[in-house]
Amino acid sequence: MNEIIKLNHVSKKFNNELVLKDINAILHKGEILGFLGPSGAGKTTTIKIITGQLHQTSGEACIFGIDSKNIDETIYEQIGIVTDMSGVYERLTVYDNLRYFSKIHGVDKKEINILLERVGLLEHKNKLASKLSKGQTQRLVLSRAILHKPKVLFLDEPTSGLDPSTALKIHQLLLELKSEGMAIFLTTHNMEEATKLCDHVALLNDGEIVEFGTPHQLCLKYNTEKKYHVLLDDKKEYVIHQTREDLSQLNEWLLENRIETLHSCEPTLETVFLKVTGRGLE
Ligand SMILES: Nc1ncnc2c1ncn2[C@@H]1O[C@H](COP(=O)(O)OP(=O)(O)OP(=O)(O)O)[C@@H](O)[C@H]1O
Repeated sequence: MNEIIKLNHVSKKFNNELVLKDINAILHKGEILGFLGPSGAGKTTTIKIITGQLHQTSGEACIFGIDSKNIDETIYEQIGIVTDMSGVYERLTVYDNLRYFSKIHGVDKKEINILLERVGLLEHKNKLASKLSKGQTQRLVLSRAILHKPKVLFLDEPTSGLDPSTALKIHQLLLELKSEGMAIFLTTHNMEEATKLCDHVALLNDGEIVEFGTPHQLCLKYNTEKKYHVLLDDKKEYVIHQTREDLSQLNEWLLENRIETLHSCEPTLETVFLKVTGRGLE
């Protein structure tokens, strides 16, 4: 079955406050779906509804074709969840943390070293979890969530607060997992991360999906100005707008072979979010 998650007109109220408004989204096998939005937009609430930890006020949320309100704990064999750094036993080593979960999930212990190698923690396997850095802990939490090879992985801000090189390692791993067929539901504030990883993104603002599409589609949709950035052979830089004057200047430079680099300046996902909502992400 290709459809892993389906949200159909999902709304959620907490004490009469509507925090999710008519949410629709689908996640297929081998795809990464990003829910992007500022703090309080409703990202974690959405994960909790899909995984049956909370119930929606109206609408329907399904996982593997089953209504999330009706799932039981057997579903946890097929899903992995990383919502924070919890769930690590600080007094156990890295290896023993995973050994513990391998027993629960009936995973062959040979898989542990393979996974540790993959996430770059093999050299730290005998370290106590309490002695790990933040990035290493994050990778241990992620390892625990994928040890049993779930069909879908929920990631709430997987790289927040990590240094760029650890974040890059996590990105590479997520893209590998996707290419192996895992579906990934990702929440993030980080628009660059979303652009790089996600097949589709939902821009969430105050509990509402204000835009949905591929990152590329959304950037093109809001590329209203159609500007170009030009670097000339004398190292001078110019921004070319869609005016007759600018375009004929560009044409002249092209004919004179004076252009060193030429880039279109379509907006980033961050600029799109700003345009759509009138607010930033932090
Ligand atoms: N158990 C709860 N009771 C009452 N209100 C809640 C509860 N859980 C979340 N909320 C409210 O619902 C809204 C959405 O919260 P949610 O945690 O889903 O946001 P988020 O997008 O995940 O934010 P962050 O990026 O900070 O994690 C917020 O206004 C929050 O205060």
